[in-house]
Amino acid sequence: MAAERVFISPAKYVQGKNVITKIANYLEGIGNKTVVIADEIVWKIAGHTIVNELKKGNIAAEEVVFSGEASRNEVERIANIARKAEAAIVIGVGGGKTLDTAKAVADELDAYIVIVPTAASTDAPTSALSVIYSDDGVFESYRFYKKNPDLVLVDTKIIANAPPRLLASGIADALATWVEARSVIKSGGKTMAGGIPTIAAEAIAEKCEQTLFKYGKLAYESVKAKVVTPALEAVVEANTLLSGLGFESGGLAAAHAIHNGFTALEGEIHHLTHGEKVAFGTLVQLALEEHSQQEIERYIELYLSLDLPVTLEDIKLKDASREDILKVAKAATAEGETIHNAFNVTADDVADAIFAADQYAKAYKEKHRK
Ligand SMILES: NC(=O)c1ccc[n+]([C@@H]2O[C@H](COP(=O)([O-])OP(=O)(O)OC[C@H]3O[C@@H](n4cnc5c(N)ncnc54)[C@H](O)[C@@H]3O)[C@@H](O)[C@H]2O)c1
Ligand SMILES: [Zn+2]
Repeated sequence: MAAERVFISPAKYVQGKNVITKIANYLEGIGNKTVVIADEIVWKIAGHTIVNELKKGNIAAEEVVFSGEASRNEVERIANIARKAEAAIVIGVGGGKTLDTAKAVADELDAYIVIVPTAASTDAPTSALSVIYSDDGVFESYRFYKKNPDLVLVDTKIIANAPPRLLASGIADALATWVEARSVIKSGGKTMAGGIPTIAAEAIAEKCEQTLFKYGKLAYESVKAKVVTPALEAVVEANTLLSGLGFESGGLAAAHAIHNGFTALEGEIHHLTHGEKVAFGTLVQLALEEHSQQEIERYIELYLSLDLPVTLEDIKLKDASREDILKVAKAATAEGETIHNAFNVTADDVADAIFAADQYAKAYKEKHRK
């Protein structure tokens, strides 16, 4: 029997300037007890505004400070607080780790889930899954849910004022989407939604990449100037909605498996964002595939224009030994990893591709040195 096509998505996605001030309108009739989760920094940036808006709409908010890691312990801690507060609505505000934690808490409570990303740093907002780490930040597992977020509210004014590095990271995460989805489509592999890719997911993932090549750099400059522009709106949608739908229903493959492998290493690499590690992982996937020099350099050029890492040195692994890289490659090819959705490769093949990607980018940098 042919495999089933599966496409999933959030119930509602809203993006624009100052949309968080409308949060109470969107929650009308849904419930009047919420738990709001944000880290210390994000409380100041958006958390308090959201709580004030909820109050105006007669909606109570239990305020929780997220401790920084999307771990099982943190989920349990916050779920207990939310249960005591009898929250019917969980509102996650912040970066990918906060949002992933909020999704897990909502799942524990069977609550309505609102996602408010304060940076376009990942494609976590729309998906029906969380990436769970140990308390020390080592990748543990994907946790899947029965539904996607009920509401995703993306305030582009807030995102325009977030660090440019976070937008660049989101572009890198989104640039992996088409590279990975097309490899899954080609091999007939499975997606995170539990089926084979739909034409819809294919179209969305491809459009995601086109949008990033067209507007990525302009959006990055917009955030440096802290302004909302059509280029920024386009890229925020690509980073968040197109990439989110595209990866989840289009398929993950090598780039994210290699990212997960890198989390197994100790040291400075832990200071890199998810998207930064994914940028290098994407170059590794491209090196595992058959592409022309021109095609690979198209990606390297865009990453460099966004100050993203393209070599092992850039990801703080200049002196990594073959042994270290094999450790990454082994984790990337562990049973159940997404690389198997599209590739029939060994850890040794992946280690070769890591060194190849590094060398391709070094050669490119050398050629373009002024
Ligand atoms: N569930 C999914 O589908 C999915 C998809 C992609 C990534 N992820 C996960 O997302 C996580 C990465 O997320 P991330 O890159 O956003 O990092 P993060 O959540 O670790 O950190 C984001 C940082 O940015 C800060 N921040 C957020 N908004 C800000 C603003 N407006 N101004 C200033 N600072 C701001 C936060 O305080 C925090 O320190 C990883 O754990 C990754 O596995 C999950
Ligand atoms: Zn990602």
